[in-house]
Amino acid sequence: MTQPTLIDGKAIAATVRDEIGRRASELLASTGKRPGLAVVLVGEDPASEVYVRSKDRTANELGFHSVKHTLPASTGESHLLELIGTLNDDPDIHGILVQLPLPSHIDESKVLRLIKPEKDVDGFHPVNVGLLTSGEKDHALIPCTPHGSLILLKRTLGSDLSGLNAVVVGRSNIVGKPMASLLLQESCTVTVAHSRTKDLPDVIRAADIVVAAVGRPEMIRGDWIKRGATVIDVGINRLPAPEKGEGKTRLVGDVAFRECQSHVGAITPVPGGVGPMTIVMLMANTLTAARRQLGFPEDKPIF
Ligand SMILES: NC(=O)C1=CN([C@@H]2O[C@H](COP(=O)(O)OP(=O)(O)OC[C@H]3O[C@@H](n4cnc5c(N)ncnc54)[C@H](OP(=O)(O)O)[C@@H]3O)[C@@H](O)[C@H]2O)C=CC1
Ligand SMILES: Nc1nc(=O)c2c([nH]1)NC[C@@H]1CN(c3ccc(C(=O)N[C@@H](CCC(=O)O)C(=O)O)cc3)C=[N+]21
Ligand SMILES: [Mg+2]
Repeated sequence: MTQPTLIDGKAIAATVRDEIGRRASELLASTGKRPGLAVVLVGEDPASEVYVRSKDRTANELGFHSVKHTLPASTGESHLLELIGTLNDDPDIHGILVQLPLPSHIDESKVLRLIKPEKDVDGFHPVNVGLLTSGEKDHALIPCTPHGSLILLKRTLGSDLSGLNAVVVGRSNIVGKPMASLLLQESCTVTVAHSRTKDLPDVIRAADIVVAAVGRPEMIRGDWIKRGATVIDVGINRLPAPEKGEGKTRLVGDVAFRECQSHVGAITPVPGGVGPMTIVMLMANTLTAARRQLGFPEDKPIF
């Protein structure tokens, strides 16, 4: 029995981050400008605060200009829209990220549509979604988590994924749908599964590549996965871990990791898999956005 390849997202993210750092220094040398990122957090979701802190820290490490706007959960929609307008007009801000989910009294899609597409470093604006799905992804900003997941797949399997059967479990706008678009563009045969999918285990058994983005702890079992398949576990689920002490928690993915050990080809751990890639791809998008706004409009995304 051979051990599967552990896809080390943390290590791969570090190499991507180094490359971003080099390119950001070049940009600074030639224009005197640093990429600028604004992160907007509405309300006090502890999980969101972890990610926002991590984004802020990575941006600072890379020498980016980084600002964080933390607004109370009671913030009115018009106030948030006003802030987006200000950030849209700020020449030092090249990327805007509004942390999701937003409180229910705010219309998420209205907020995302107001962000200038060229500053939309999450890739959620309809213009970026359209560019990605119509095969013009070199002109788009691509959602960070699926893009990071694709890089992990290519580092593991090589750059040619054509003809592979890929099953994406989950169809959200943040992960599942853009992941499916990216894999289709790599000429995979793509199946998107969701809560109404019949016979999910059998659908997954046909997959050479499984991308799990469900949000249900360890829902995908080891015996659903074909021998030798590559598994990208996007899920981040925080479970109580009383064995670590009172009030402690641990993170698990959407895939039963241990059950996969005996037969999968390669698998991402949680934590240390997709999560760190999401953060660096946000920095990559911010750099791409800055380069375009500072007069390198023909530039392709750097990753
Ligand atoms: N590592 C990272 O950087 C990131 C991690 N995440 C994590 O990824 C996971 C998914 O996030 P997100 O896409 O936002 O989640 P959503 O809740 O928006 O979407 C979940 C999807 O899973 C589907 N689903 C739910 N239950 C089942 C089921 N029993 N069988 C099959 N499909 C099911 C839903 O189907 P339906 O559409 O029919 O309801 C839906 O399409 C979460 O754990 C989240 O924390 C998210 C973003 C970034
Ligand atoms: N507008 C918007 N864009 C997002 O990209 C976005 C969002 N809203 N809302 C929430 C989700 C979730 N998300 C994660 C980012 C990093 C880790 C990450 O770094 N995870 C570490 C562990 C971190 C920990 O210990 O909690 C890891 O997996 O190793 C996880 C999840 C981005 N999201
Ligand atoms: Mg969601």
